[in-house]
Formats: sequence, structure tokens, C-alpha cells
Amino acid sequence: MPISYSYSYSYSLSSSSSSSSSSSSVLPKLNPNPRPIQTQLRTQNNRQFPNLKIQSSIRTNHTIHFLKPYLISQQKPILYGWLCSAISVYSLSNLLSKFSAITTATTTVDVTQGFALGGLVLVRLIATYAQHALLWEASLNAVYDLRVHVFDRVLQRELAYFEANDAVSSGDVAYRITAEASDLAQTLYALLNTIVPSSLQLSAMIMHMLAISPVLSLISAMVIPCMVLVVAFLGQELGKISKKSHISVAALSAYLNEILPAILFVKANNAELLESTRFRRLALMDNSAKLNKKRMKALIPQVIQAIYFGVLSILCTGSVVISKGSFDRCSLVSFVTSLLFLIEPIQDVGKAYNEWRQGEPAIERLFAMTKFKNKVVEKPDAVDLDHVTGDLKFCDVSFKYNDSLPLILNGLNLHVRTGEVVAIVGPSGGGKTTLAKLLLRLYDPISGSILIDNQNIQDIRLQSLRRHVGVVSQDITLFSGTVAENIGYWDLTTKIDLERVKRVAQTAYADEFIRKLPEGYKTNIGPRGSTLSGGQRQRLAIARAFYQNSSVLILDEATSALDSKSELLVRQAVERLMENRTVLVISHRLETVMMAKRIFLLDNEKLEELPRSTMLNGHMDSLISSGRIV
Ligand SMILES: Nc1ncnc2c1ncn2[C@@H]1O[C@H](COP(=O)(O)OP(=O)(O)OP(=O)(O)O)[C@@H](O)[C@H]1O
Repeated sequence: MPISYSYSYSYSLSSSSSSSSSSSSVLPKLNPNPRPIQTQLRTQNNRQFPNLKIQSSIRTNHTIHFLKPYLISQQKPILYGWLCSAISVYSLSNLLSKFSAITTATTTVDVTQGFALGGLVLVRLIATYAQHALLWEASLNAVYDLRVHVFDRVLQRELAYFEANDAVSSGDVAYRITAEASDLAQTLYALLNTIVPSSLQLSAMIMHMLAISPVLSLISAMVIPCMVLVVAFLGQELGKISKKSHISVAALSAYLNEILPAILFVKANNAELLESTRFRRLALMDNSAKLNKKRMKALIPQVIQAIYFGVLSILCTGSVVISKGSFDRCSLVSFVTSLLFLIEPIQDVGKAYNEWRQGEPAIERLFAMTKFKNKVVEKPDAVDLDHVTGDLKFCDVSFKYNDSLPLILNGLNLHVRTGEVVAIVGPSGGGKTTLAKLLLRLYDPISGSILIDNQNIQDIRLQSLRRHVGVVSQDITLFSGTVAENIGYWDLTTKIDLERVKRVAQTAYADEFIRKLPEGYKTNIGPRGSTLSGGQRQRLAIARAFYQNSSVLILDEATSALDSKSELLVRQAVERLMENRTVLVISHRLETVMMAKRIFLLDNEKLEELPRSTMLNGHMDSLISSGRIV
């Protein structure tokens, strides 16, 4: 199993999933008796959302608790936004009083009154605009901070999280951080816009009504409990529908994330029709989930309005009849206008509640990714290594992936001296790549220790360790960007040393083909380096390892599956790369193995040194035919 590197997480996730998923994603669907769609999706969803059960148990107050720091950090625009809403409501109240006075006045309206009205309208418009703009700013900024936090936490998760058989798929992770986080902005905005602005408008209108007729106001207030009950019920239903919608769209995104990188496999297997059918099934599920959600969202305001106006008209007609004669025309106009302006905040409260119900699953799913405890932990007093000579020791190392799985390594011992090249051969699944993962501290052994320059790697800062241990694998990770950015990846966010990039490319025999590219070192190589040949991609990876210039190097099948000319170039590049470094070669190829000074066979959880003569005398063939080397 090749190592997939943490080049950039989203990237390595997709590349690793592409290689490993291509068969799993396509082959099972060749089953002539496919299970019903619902069952398939349920299974798929269970696989993609293993934390769903746990997530649903997270209570609303926890969700609010999660969001609190992000909202507090945006207190300035929030407070200003609320201040604007107070101004807006104040001008509306004044507007209503003046308006009812004008509409019932017996004398003609003078210019000053007209200007005052116009002024109030203008103030309300500007204040309302500022309120919306500021509250959107706060919501979007909070979501930006949250996204950054969630992505950082995802990067901090150990490899086991991504490799486990119930791992959250890269498509799902991407969906949560992109689409669901975007939806969250809408939820936050609805909340912020309700807590103060709608409450203010609600209170202002109620006070207005109370001043005109306390009896009528109290009767009108009876409509509120009815609304609350209906909104709460519908909101709960909307929450359930929303969860289904989140799951179906995430399944669609996860599917696309798996299948698009495997497009070569799809075409080579004439699987376009099959994949189109699978896509249609998922898209249909998503469509109907979305439609249900939209229907519910469209229904809720209509139900609120129907109840509001229905109950109010009955109550008001009754009460006007009862209080006949005690009400002047001006008061009636004012009362009814206030009632009309009351519906807006009531609807906003309902809307915010519903937004919250539909946003809650997204918040839970986002935060579920941030709550974890890594097994590989950096000690607080871990040291930085400035310089490493490259002396490696594996002392009595035993390892298994988890308690229910068998041992992969059992009391393994190996000493690789500074500058030495050692090859590890063995049967497929024997644990060669696992050994490399342990050296990079992507996993910790269950017992024993690994030392670099006599320092236990568990006492070294992870960043420092991985800076000194470079990897070149057959599963090369390149990303869309220029050639220079791919080679100088280590300095991507600072400043790539272009001279050094060119120098290392020459050393890796890559300079010649790079110069022939349309824009040389500035050529964009497409997603995952798709515009390059296998050999060119390998030489870029080798150039990148030169750029990193680590003292210890892991070569995992670096010279596989190339034509003889490319292979020669890659092998020469590898030979140069090996100079003056401690190298662990994991290989099945005799030519690569023979570059090593010592050769070890990893089989049955143990290491056994093979005399070089074994390999030279053609004994490798007999080891291959007996299955001890693949
Ligand atoms: N993340 C994982 N979780 C559980 N088991 C794993 C995991 N990764 C690898 N394994 C198992 O550990 C064993 C060793 O795997 P490893 O990739 O180290 O073998 P390898 O010698 O490199 O094989 P190959 O030569 O085929 O690449 C295999 O049985 C494999 O199925």
C-alpha cells in the first residue's frame, strides 16, 4: 500500500481516495441484482456519516456553545448592526404616529410634515440597509473563522482518521467545509437579525398598540401562542427534512469526489452509462430531499400568515364590535397599521427558528470533525532538530493498526547507519509501507521505539521530524499549480527559490522536459499533474525531494511501471538523490533493490537480512515464485 502524503490534505485525500476507491466504487455496482436505491443509499450514508448518531445527540445548547466564540469575535459589527436596527425601528414608530395623524387630519398637510415624513422614511431605509450589511458582515466573518478552524482541525487529525474503514469520505469533508459552512452564514444572519431587530420592532409595535387600546392588544396577543406552537411543530419537521437533504447532497458530493479522479478507469471500463445511472440515482435522491425542504419552507410563511390574519380578523372584528364607539378613526388606523407591521417581525422570528432548525445539522456535522483525540500526540517538551545525520534505529518495534487487527510488525529490530542505503523487500501486505509510516510517526508503535540520531522520534516535534524525513512514492501527489510551485512546495506560502528549483530539476533530470513545456517552470500542470507522463511526474517528485533536502529518505517503489528510457532517467535521478543520505528503499524491483547496501526481507512480522549474493545469483526469482517477494 503506497503512502499518501499530506501534501495538502484535501488534495492527498482525493488522490488517495481515487486510487483506492476506483475499484470499490465501480465494481460492486456491476452486481446484476442491485439492492433497492433506498437500501443502497442508507448503507452509503451510514458509511459516509458514521458520526450521525453521535451528532444527533448533541443538544441545541451545545451547538450554541460551539458558535459563541465566533459570534463574540464579531461583536463590533453585530452591535453596530443592532444599533442601526434600533434607529430603524425608532423611525418606523415615529412614522406610524405621524402617518396616522396625517391620514386622519381634517386640515391639509403642510410641507414641514411632508419633509418630516420623507426624512423618517430615508432614515429608516439607510438604517435598515446598514443593519443588514453589518449583520451579514458579522455572519460571514464568523463563518470564515469557523471554516478556518474546522479545516485546521481536519489537518491536525491523524492519518488513522482518514484511513479507517469507516472514515468520513473526502467528498463529505469538502462538502461540510464548503456548502454547509455557507448555509451556516444564512442561519447566523437570520439569528442575529431576529434577536434584537425583530424583538425591537415587535416591542415597539406592541407598545404602540397597547397605548391605543390595551384590551384589543391583549386580545391580539392571543394569536402569539398559536403561532409559536405551529412554528415549533413545522420547524421540527423542517429540521428532519433538512438533515435528509444535507445527507443526500453530501452523498452526491462524495460520489463525484470519488469518481471524477477515476475518470480514466471509468472510460477504460466503458462504465460511462453505469456511472451516469449511479449519478442519476443520487441526484434524484438529492432533488426530492431538496424539493421537500423547499416545499416546507414555502409552506411555513403561508401558514403563519393564514393563522395570523385569520385569528386576528376574527378577534378584531369581535372586539371592534364590543368596543364600538370608544375608538376614534385615527386610533383605528394606527392600531391596524401597527398590526400590519407586527407580522414582519413575527415572520422573522419564525424564519430564524426554521433557519436554526435547518442549520443545526450542518453545525453539528462541522463541529463533529473538530472533536477528536489523536493517538499520535506531540509532547509539550518535544525538541526541534536543527541538523540530522540520519542514523536510524528500530528497537523491538511491534505494531498493529488497531486492537481487533493482527500484528503487522512483531519485535522488529533494524539499524541503518548514517548515509547507508537499505532495501526492504517482502510479500504484498507484509508491512513495508507500515514501517515507513511509523518512521514518519503517522502511527505510533504499540511497543518499542524508533530513534533518529539516538533520539526517540516521540521526543521530536512532528514538524521537525517530517522535515528531516523525505518521501518519494509511486503514488505521487502533485497538485494543480505551476511546475515551480510543485517542486518548491515546501516554500509555497513563503517564497519559492526559483534558482534552487531549477538546480534541483537539473539534478533530477527534469530540467530538459520542463523547458519544453509551453511556459517552462511557470506551466500549470493540471489537476494532480494530469498533463505530465508517469516518468515526468516521478522526476518532479524526485526534484521536490531534492528541494526538501532531508537527511533521511524513504523511497517507496519510486521506479515502477515506466518505459526503459524514462526508467533509466528516473533511476539515475534516484541514484543522485540517494547520495549522502540515509535511505530506506521499499521496492519490488531488482534494479532498485540492488542500489542498496543491505537488503532485508519483511515477512511474517519479522525482518531477515538477505545476503546481496542471494539477489545477484537470481535467487530473487525463487523468492518471488515462492511468494516471499512480490
Ligand atoms: N490504515 C490501515 N488500517 C488497517 N489495516 C491496514 C491499514 N493500512 C494497511 N493495513 C494492513 O496492514 C498490512 C500491511 O500493509 P502495508 O501497506 O504496510 O503492506 P506493504 O508491504 O507495503 O504492501 P504492498 O507491497 O502491497 O504495498 C496489510 O495487511 C494491510 O491490509
